[in-house]
Amino acid sequence: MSRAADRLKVVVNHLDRPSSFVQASTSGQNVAYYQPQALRYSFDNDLLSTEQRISYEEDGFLLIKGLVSGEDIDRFRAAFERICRREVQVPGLVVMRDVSIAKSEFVPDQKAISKLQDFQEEPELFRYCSLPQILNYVECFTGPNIMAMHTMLINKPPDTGNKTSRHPMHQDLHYFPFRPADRIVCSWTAMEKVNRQNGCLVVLPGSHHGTLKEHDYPEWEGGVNKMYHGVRDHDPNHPRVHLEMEKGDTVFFHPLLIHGSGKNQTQGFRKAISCHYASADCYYIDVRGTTQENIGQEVKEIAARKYAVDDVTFEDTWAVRGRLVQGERTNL
Ligand SMILES: CCCC(=O)SCCNC(=O)CCNC(=O)[C@H](O)C(C)(C)COP(=O)(O)OP(=O)(O)OC[C@H]1O[C@@H](n2cnc3c(N)ncnc32)[C@H](O)[C@@H]1OP(=O)(O)O
Ligand SMILES: Nc1ncnc2c1ncn2[C@@H]1O[C@H](COP(=O)(O)OP(=O)(O)OP(=O)(O)O)[C@@H](O)[C@H]1O
Ligand SMILES: O=C(O)CCC(=O)C(=O)O
Ligand SMILES: [Fe+2]
Ligand SMILES: [Mg+2]
Repeated sequence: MSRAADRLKVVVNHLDRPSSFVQASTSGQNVAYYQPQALRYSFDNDLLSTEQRISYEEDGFLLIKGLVSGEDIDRFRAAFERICRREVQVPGLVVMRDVSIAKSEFVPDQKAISKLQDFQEEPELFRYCSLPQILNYVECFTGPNIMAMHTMLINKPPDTGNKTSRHPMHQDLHYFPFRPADRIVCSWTAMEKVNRQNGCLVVLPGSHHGTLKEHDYPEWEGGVNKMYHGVRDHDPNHPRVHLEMEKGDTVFFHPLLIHGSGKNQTQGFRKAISCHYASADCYYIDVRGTTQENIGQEVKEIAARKYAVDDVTFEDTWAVRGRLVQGERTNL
């Protein structure tokens, strides 16, 4: 064994808790990295307790109660309502209506919107992605160079009876042509109480240990929303956990975690705000010939229409939306 490796062993042995990332230094110079197999999903940076790191490792998600203030949530809600009332025009914003009402003519506007995507040009909503208390957690998973890659405000409508308000079980990595998966994390914040009644998140703990599965439109009789692909087959006996949350509670989860949400059986619009972060050191992959080819093709077609151009790559659609929120934009 080399002397550097010997030194590392000593450093590691002296730690009083497990560490996934030990940087050994000899007269200020980095000599090596050591990442024991035991904890590969998070970095040790004094914020997460060992219990929290192990729980993310085992389950693929970590729920932090009360992370975002009620005041901030109210401001996000107000910004959402301004968009619904069409008081502001936001470049790049995607406004999605539930498939069950998308083709009907008489819908009151505020209630017609089921999801906003790509709000990176709306300063008030994008403030969510830069909240210091969120970034502190995100850094545990991505490291210090952080890109906000994908933003959403989900306004899950009361189910119209055909169950289209459900979000099929899926892995978010299906949508992302960048890697490595372990350096990507979603933060999802409840904007009000969410429970099984109004369609909270449902997760399969530990499913992030698997690989990316094949996704496609589920065969639902009542219809499925555009791009709501679901995992083709997942073990129906895998334990499911319904994540019931209070306003401001935030869950961080791994992009391979299988999750979805049930129908909204209340009359209210269940609201959540979320951002997918990735290390700026991640790299793009070519999805041709992989299970992601189908979504890549769909995204390119929509983007070509949206930007009225004929040649957009899947990678381009991500590179133009990504925004640096901490550190340096090294690669993505
Ligand atoms: C980690 C990430 C996980 C995810 O992101 S999962 C969700 C992914 N979803 C998305 O990326 C959002 C996709 N949605 C969109 O891009 C837009 O909402 C969409 C579907 C293109 C509609 O754009 P609009 O500008 O509203 O266009 P439009 O009103 O003229 O409609 C165009 C055609 O699309 C249809 N449509 C609208 N909303 C839909 C829906 N929810 N599901 C299915 N089809 C829908 C609409 O009926 C219309 O069809 P047609 O051309 O009249 O036959
Ligand atoms: N019949 C189904 N086929 C495929 N996926 C389903 C089906 N029912 C529910 N799901 C998915 O499972 C996840 C959670 O479902 P859950 O059972 O919590 O919701 P629900 O069936 O709408 O409501 P509930 O069972 O609470 O009455 C969601 O991702 C949902 O889309
Ligand atoms: O808020 C929800 O219902 C889940 C949304 C989700 O998982 C997604 O859009 O990727
Ligand atoms: Fe998702
Ligand atoms: Mg059910």
